[in-house]
Amino acid sequence: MDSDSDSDGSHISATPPRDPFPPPPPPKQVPRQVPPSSSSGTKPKAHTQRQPGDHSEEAPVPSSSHPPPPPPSLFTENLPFRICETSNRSKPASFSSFNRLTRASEEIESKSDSQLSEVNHVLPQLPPPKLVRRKPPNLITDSITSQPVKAPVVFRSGGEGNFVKLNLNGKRGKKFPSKYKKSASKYRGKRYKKSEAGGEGETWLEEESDLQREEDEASDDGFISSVDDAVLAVKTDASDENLTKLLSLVFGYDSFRDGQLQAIKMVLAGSSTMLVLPTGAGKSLCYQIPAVVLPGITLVVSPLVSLMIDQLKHLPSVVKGGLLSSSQRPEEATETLRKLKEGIIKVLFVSPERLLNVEFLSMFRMSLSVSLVVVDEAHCVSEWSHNFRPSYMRLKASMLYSALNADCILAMTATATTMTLQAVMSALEIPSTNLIQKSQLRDNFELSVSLSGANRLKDLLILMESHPYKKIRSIIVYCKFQYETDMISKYLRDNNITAKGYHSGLPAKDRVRIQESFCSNKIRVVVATVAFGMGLDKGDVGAVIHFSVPGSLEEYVQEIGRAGRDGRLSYCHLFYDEDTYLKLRSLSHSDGVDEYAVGKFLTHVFSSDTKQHEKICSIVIESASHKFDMKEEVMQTILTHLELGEVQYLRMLPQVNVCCTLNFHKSSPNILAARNIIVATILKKSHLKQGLYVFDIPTVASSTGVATTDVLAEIQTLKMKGEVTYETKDPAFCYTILESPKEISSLSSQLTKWLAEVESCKVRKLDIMSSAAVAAINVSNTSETSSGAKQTLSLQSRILDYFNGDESCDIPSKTTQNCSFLRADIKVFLQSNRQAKFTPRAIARIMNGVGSPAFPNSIWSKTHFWGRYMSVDFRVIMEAAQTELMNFVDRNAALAT
Ligand SMILES: Nc1ncnc2c1ncn2[C@@H]1O[C@H](COP(=O)(O)OP(=O)(O)OP(=O)(O)O)[C@@H](O)[C@H]1O
Repeated sequence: MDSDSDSDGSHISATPPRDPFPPPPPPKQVPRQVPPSSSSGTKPKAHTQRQPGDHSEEAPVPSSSHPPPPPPSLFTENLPFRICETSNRSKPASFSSFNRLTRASEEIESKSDSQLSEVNHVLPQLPPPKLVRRKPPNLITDSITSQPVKAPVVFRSGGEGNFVKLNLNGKRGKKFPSKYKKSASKYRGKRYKKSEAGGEGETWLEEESDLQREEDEASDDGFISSVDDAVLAVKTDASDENLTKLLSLVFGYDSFRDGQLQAIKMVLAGSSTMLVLPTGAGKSLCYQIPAVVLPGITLVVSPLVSLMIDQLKHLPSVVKGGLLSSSQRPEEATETLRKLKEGIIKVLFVSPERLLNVEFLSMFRMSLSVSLVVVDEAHCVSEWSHNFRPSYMRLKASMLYSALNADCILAMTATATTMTLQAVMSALEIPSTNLIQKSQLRDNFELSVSLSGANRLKDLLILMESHPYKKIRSIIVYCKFQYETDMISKYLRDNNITAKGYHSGLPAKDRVRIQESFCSNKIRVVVATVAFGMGLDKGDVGAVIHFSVPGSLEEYVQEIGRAGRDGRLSYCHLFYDEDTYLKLRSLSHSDGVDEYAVGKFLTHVFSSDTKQHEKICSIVIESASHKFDMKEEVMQTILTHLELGEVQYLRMLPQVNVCCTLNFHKSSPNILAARNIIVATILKKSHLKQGLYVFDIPTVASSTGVATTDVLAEIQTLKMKGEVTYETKDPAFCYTILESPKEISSLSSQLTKWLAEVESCKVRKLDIMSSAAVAAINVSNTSETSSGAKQTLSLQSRILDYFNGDESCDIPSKTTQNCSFLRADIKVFLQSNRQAKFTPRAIARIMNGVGSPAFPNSIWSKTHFWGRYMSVDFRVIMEAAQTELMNFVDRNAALAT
């Protein structure tokens, strides 16, 4: 089965929040040993296996070694953000429901702060405004300061933005071509169901909708022919006028936003295009309109299942969409494939992993025509982005054109530096002339930063209780670690603010519920890790607060991009604290690997007997991760590189659980084997354990000459017939070797060099983010005038310079470059942990307080050296560790002789 990359998104970032961080133990006051003479470091017990990328047991910064500077309380005197009062809001006079809503909203605004929690409960009950045809703001400008922004609206009532969004085609959801009528009524059905639980406003919407249904159906035919005519007109002449007419008919928007028309025209002309527009600028429309016009399928490659679902929901009714993901039931996938073959589905959302599936690809090659491949979040293609995903490496132009017969590629992103863009465009073979790039930052943010420290929670509360935040209805608070989401949301609730924590560790249904409650304004604040927000198109999020410094300016821009999507002025505040910066910097090294480990891993990868043609090899992820002290993502990156690098050493196959235990129930195994070759091979290749047959799926598949998925499908069929029951375990990377490298050592050195560059790039991104935050703080400290405006300008210019300039410039690190007792401490550490086999990197990680698969924090955080040198540069510790390890080996050798 394909492994789609996500169900939550928290792990797509290369930065720590993808990983759960349970509450760390309270910081121990460890007295500094000067000079070190002995160590009482706990000897490691048997290693426990960590989940890949799991930072869940990271210890806090040892406060005794590096006490944080006392944070100046910016909030007491000089607020770091501009206080902006509400301006008049427009109130359409003629709609009674809207008037009610506005009145209620006014009531809310007149309530005292202490009544706010009550208010939060009242708000969701309000009816939404009556539908008005949307006159969308065209938010995006080339220059971020070139247009005045609309005044903010506080306690935005009724969630107007989201409400309008539900009206799919600008015809108030009422004009559906007859062939789409079924889906349209299905859509209405869904809304009705929701309305039963959703309160007065929702019911009102349905009544309104019901009243208009007859009229709608009567005018459907007219609508279809109008759309058909408009499509035909665009096919004949993709002029501004014809495209705007189509836009208006299908989406109900009067005009295109900056960059949209240009992108659509390029795509319609068959020119592969790189589109860089800010968050919320309307990138989706740039493939949705072509999907209406182009004859073949539009295939959208998206990194997260949640994102796909969201985009599917937002397709206009005239474009039928579908998605294929590993989280679907087989029947659902079969149904989608059927609709695809019958030409019903025009837009198909898939994960990049899907492009591993031979069957899927052959279906495209044989019978389906792909007019457009859309690479959403295209920065994931580049290892120089903040969100590099190995599976995106698969998206090479050569592959998309040859395997999918694609006519044209549209790559879209909101956050890409020049270096990232170059990498993406080169991989997708998009000519430099086909780049459409607008400012990567909207102009409706007021950005502020303050220095914070031990009192960050208090600072957050003070911020939320001050203008303008206290009247903002929808707020997202971003933090880095899962445990923080619970802690902060509880703290806010204790202070009468309706808040919920959200992170990837929550069950999917809870996450959906929280997002829905937030979108329907039942929750005022969501406290989330990076897992929250991608694809979230809630127009009226008025503020985004960063409880901790983000891992990069890209991450910062993505996250603040959840605010102000309705075009109104929105507030984004960042609490900067040095301890978190240092911790994140240490964690940036958790993906790093040594040449020695890469060499060992490569030897393992190519250890199989390659004489057997098309032999399916597998590497069990958990045990390999422990054995090579490498995170799953790193192993996957290396394997993908072996497949897609200059030489194709191997072909990756879908990940499966490789160990299967089978129990026969009805027919005797031999009788089944006589008529089923897969069963016959299973009997041959398995060993019996307590009457059950245990076998390795890739071995059976290779011996039978079929795919691993075929073996799984066969035993699933037998299970349906009541013949067997089975269990599988040990998720593994599967591949076939095409060519063994001549020299493992030169290949591993080349790969390690590349991975080291990726690691440094990640660290540099954090340093750049941190330095932008500190610069903004300094600007406000030196300025007499409005610090909010100064900070906004400072951050804006840093962000734009970063995206448009040379990101490789050197940023001074805030870490210490030397430390007198480091080597002495490492020596003591080695002496007291003689039984363990360390690499310099493993020692540096422990001294920096970062766990790894072979040195999990559950065990190693008990040593009192854990995290002691967090403020010292990782490379400096590695070098010291290297020297001490060599001394240690020499001493031992001398003792032995
Ligand atoms: N021309 C337009 N006029 C008015 N509204 C528009 C226009 N184009 C798109 N929108 C609306 O803008 C909102 C944001 O669009 P969309 O989700 O495509 O943004 P995006 O660029 O993909 O953002 P992100 O990168 O954050 O996902 C949607 O509600 C969409 O309907």
